[in-house]
Amino acid sequence: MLFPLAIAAVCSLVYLGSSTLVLKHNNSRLAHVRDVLFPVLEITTDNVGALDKIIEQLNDAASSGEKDPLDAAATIAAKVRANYARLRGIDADKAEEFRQLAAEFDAYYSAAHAVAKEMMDKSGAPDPRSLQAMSAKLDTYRKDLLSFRDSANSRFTGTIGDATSDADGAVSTGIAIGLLSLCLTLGFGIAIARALLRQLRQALKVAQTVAAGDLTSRIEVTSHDETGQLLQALKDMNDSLARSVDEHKRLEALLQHQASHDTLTGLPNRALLQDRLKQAIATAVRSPSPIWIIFVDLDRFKLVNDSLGHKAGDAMLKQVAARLQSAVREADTVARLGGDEFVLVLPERIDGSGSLSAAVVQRILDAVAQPMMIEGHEFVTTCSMGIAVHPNDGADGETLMTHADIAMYCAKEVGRNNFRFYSPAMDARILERLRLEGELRHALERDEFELHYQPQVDLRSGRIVGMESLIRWNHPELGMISPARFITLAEETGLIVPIGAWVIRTACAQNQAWQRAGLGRLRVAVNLSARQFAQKNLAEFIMNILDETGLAAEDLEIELTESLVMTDVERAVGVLDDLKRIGVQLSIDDFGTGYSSLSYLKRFPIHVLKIDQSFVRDIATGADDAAIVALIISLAHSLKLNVIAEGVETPEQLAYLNLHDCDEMQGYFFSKPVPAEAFEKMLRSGKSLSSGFDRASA
Ligand SMILES: Nc1nc2c(ncn2[C@@H]2O[C@H](COP(=O)(O)O[C@H]3[C@@H](O)[C@H](n4cnc5c(=O)[nH]c(N)nc54)O[C@@H]3COP(=O)(O)O)[C@@H](O)[C@H]2O)c(=O)[nH]1
Repeated sequence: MLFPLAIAAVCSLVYLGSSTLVLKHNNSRLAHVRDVLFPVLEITTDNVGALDKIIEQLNDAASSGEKDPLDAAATIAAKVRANYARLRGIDADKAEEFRQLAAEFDAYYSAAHAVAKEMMDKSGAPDPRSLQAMSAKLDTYRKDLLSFRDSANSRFTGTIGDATSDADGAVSTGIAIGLLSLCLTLGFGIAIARALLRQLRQALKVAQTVAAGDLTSRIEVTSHDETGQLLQALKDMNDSLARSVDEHKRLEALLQHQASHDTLTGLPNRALLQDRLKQAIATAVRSPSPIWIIFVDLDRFKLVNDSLGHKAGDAMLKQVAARLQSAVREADTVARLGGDEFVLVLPERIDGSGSLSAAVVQRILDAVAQPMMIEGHEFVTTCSMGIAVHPNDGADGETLMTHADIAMYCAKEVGRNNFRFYSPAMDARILERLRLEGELRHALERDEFELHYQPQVDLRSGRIVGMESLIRWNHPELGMISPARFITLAEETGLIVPIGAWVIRTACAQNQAWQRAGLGRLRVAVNLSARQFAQKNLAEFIMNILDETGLAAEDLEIELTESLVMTDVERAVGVLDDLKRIGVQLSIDDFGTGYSSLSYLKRFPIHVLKIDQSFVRDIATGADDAAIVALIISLAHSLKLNVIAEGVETPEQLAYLNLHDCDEMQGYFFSKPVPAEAFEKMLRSGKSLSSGFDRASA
């Protein structure tokens, strides 16, 4: 922008400089004209006039003889002399070129002066011939003087002409320089203006593109002037806008992901699940094929969360999420509803490949049940699953989810690590469950619970050495309700803690009462639920009950299921150590159904191993179960554990257990669980195995 102005300024300076020089030069010339040439011309002209007069007077005198030519000559000679003096007075420096002329004039004057003097020196009348001769001589001088004047005149004119033409030249040069600078200024100005316009247009285009929301344009900054700075600012603005738009998009995508995904596991959340389910149903309607909706709920997860803390609980949920995903196909949906609830949507492929079957569900169960490491500890968790199948179990997502949920509850009721397909009959069970849940909350305060006792008999002596206390709910309308129907509910609602405390207190008090009544030393076993096991200061709590009831610690046996202790082995070992320290007996219930590896048994400070009734049931007929039972007995003995066989119903089963040196038995063969009064009678009657069974004869 400043460039054309700079050029114009330089041109003007050049023009001013050169004009000043020309003017200065002309000034000195004109001064020369004024000071030298003009006086010379004036003097010369004056002298020529004087000579003309002398010549005229001489000629008059020669022709008439009346006038005195000398007087005239003298007068005129005086004038010539004065002019000569003037001429010589001209500054010699300034009139260098006139020196010669002055010298010549000097010579003419001398000649004229000599003639006049010669004439004045003569006396008498002038000789006309000499006067004429003198006149002729002077005429010659006059002519010379005229030529001198012409020469001076031509110099005068030449100098004035030179000055004029130089001044004209200066004006022309000025005009030329002016025009040139104008052209240059205009040229550069136009070029710069065009470049400026081009850049401004680019800036405008970019601004319009940016305004239209497109931030991808490439802005090239080629200069550092104002437009360059404008473009750079635009580029910076564009880049910054692009960055903030990118950031905005990233945050938007994140928000969208967060809105549709579970933050902990990264799985789709309920909203996305509903969407996927809707899509799957729409596809299935077009090309009929079943969809399985599987409701998954972790068994005893609340216990893990409560006892180990939310960090461990979260770690477990993440691992379960990953396992569920790896157990199904990529096209299937695995979503988390919240807490420990997951939902799987498995559409059957139209091509028939990977058709859905119970084996698929079993694979998911197995995947979840694999041991997992959390914070350096090994855990085992299982899940219960309910399955609803589209279109049979519902036409829309909501109904299918509700039915899968109901089926899941039923799976939990029949035992954990299990699955159930939905059937309409389940609805009634769920209603009953809801009713029971409401009433269970008041059962304790209404004193509706009672304990039944099932004898545990020593196989060597045949005598009752202990009993397992088993809770019953004496419902005012429904009658006696089995714990199988409400223990899970009590666990899920947390009511198991106060109910379990009542069981321990009642069992200890009863045992102590029988012992005080002289019915002999007895051991009473109580089942401990997962929630109770997770209670802080469990050992202290039990110790207080023992103090309260006065029962010796070794007369109380705490039964823990295998899956309960295997959920968190490290913690279980710690709690069992505490319990052992206070002196109570510890037994592993349902042994063989869970995940106990034999090596774990060594780590648990237990006293008793209870063989699950599912093995005992078939020992007389099934070779495998018989072998397992024999192995468990042998193993337990090698670990110095007492072995109790549960669910003994037949003499054959009893015979087999005797044969393999089992320590104690419990089962309908000897007695079902009975109320306290009936059990007391049994004790008082001295009922024993030997009265109906001879070990030696088995
Ligand atoms: N946390 C608590 N759990 C408890 C408590 N009381 C009972 N339970 C658990 O409920 C489950 C069902 O118990 P129940 O209906 O009492 O069944 C027990 C016995 O009646 C039954 N049994 C005993 N002998 C036989 C037999 O010969 N055959 C046969 N079919 N069943 C028999 O077994 C159940 C005892 O099982 P276990 O506890 O594993 O020894 C049950 O899981 C109870 O544990 C409680 O107070 N707290």
